[in-house]
Amino acid sequence: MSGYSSVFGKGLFKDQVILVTGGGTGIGRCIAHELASLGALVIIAARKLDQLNNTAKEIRLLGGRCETMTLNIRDPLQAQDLVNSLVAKHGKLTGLVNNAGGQFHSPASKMSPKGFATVVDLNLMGTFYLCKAAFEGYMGEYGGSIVNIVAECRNGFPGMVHTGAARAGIINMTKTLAVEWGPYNGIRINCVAPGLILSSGMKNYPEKVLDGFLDNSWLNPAGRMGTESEIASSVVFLLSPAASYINGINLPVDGASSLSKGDAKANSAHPSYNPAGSKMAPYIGWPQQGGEGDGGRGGRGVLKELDAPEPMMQLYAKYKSMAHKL
Ligand SMILES: CCCCCCC/C=C/C(=O)SCCNC(=O)CCNC(=O)[C@H](O)C(C)(C)COP(=O)(O)OP(=O)(O)OC[C@H]1O[C@@H](n2cnc3c(N)ncnc32)[C@H](O)[C@@H]1OP(=O)(O)O
Ligand SMILES: NC(=O)C1=CN([C@@H]2O[C@H](COP(=O)(O)OP(=O)(O)OC[C@H]3O[C@@H](n4cnc5c(N)ncnc54)[C@H](OP(=O)(O)O)[C@@H]3O)[C@@H](O)[C@H]2O)C=CC1
Repeated sequence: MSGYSSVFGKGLFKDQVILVTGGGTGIGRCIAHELASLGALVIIAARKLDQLNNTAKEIRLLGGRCETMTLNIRDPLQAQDLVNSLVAKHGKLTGLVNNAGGQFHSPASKMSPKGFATVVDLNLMGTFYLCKAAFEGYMGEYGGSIVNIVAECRNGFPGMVHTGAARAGIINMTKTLAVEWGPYNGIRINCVAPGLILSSGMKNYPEKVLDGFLDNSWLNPAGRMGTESEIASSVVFLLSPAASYINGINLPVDGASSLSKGDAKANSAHPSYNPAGSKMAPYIGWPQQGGEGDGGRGGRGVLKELDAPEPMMQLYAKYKSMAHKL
């Protein structure tokens, strides 16, 4: 059992086999750690085997169970083959987390049709292929739970029109599948919509875009970005029996950025307004290790908690110093 400190009880997923796409890096890696810490056999799948193997090794060193498989979610046959072979090997697939995905930053006016289609293909089609493969390969007969990671896109997605359209498509597809597949032995399918999260995914963006993320993060009513652990814990909840009557929802995990009108000073007339940001501590589940000194960078032989651009590492060190300790 992995040393990751989940807010949920150990053994919660001890009989479960859960597939996490994109589980070698960032949010997916954190989800894999947390599920393994709760007893699941976690299968992580993506294109780059070296990243997957590193994460699987970390999980095993912490006492968890993790296997790796290569997968390009844009290929429906690969999705089918992967599900069929893991069910043949382990006898079941009780959970699926569609986390793999991404996009690039571009104004809509400069985006080529191919660029738009590529991101829709990756996120919307890729998620559909995996859902369908899981349904046909196991869950249609035996039930199961699916969580689709989307992105906070309630008010559109300026700068990323392709991903906004794709994620909105996933949210709607999720509602349909909840209704169509609920009767098949109680399949549940839900979405988690992250706001801006300190994750390895940030390495994909040019400095100018990152500066925009950093400059605007204070506008979030939480006064900060989110942590990978805060997404992982939401996914765990939705996969767990604690959410057994929740089906077809989209759960924003964004510090209320999707509700905000972008005016963080709107409440500043109140004497308790704190311009330095919320005093509420973030949740970080990584095991206590080697003191707090390196801010999660993985120095001195301890596990690297986050692999993000330096300004985000500095923010993470700050969050870590105020985080809930479990
Ligand atoms: C408060 C709201 C908060 C939300 C904030 C959201 C922050 C989000 C963070 C994250 O999601 S972190 C996860 C980050 N990881 C990624 O995003 C990685 C994603 N990138 C990829 O996987 C790939 O780059 C891709 C986008 C899938 C494209 O890969 P592919 O190899 O299939 O494409 P190409 O053949 O290279 O290109 C196809 C097409 O797309 C155009 N294009 C690709 N990259 C860019 C770019 N950076 N800028 C502009 N256009 C791009 C490319 O030009 C091709 O079109 P044509 O030029 O041929 O017409
Ligand atoms: N960080 C943030 O602020 C936010 C993130 N999200 C979403 O959360 C998810 C995780 O993001 P994050 O951890 O930050 O970023 P990462 O870039 O670290 O994770 C993306 C993962 O997806 C995998 N992946 C990408 N394309 C494919 C493919 N075609 N087939 C299989 N796997 C693929 C990558 O692995 P590999 O390259 O090996 O295939 C990688 O492990 C993404 O869907 C992202 O868009 C949403 C909102 C905000």
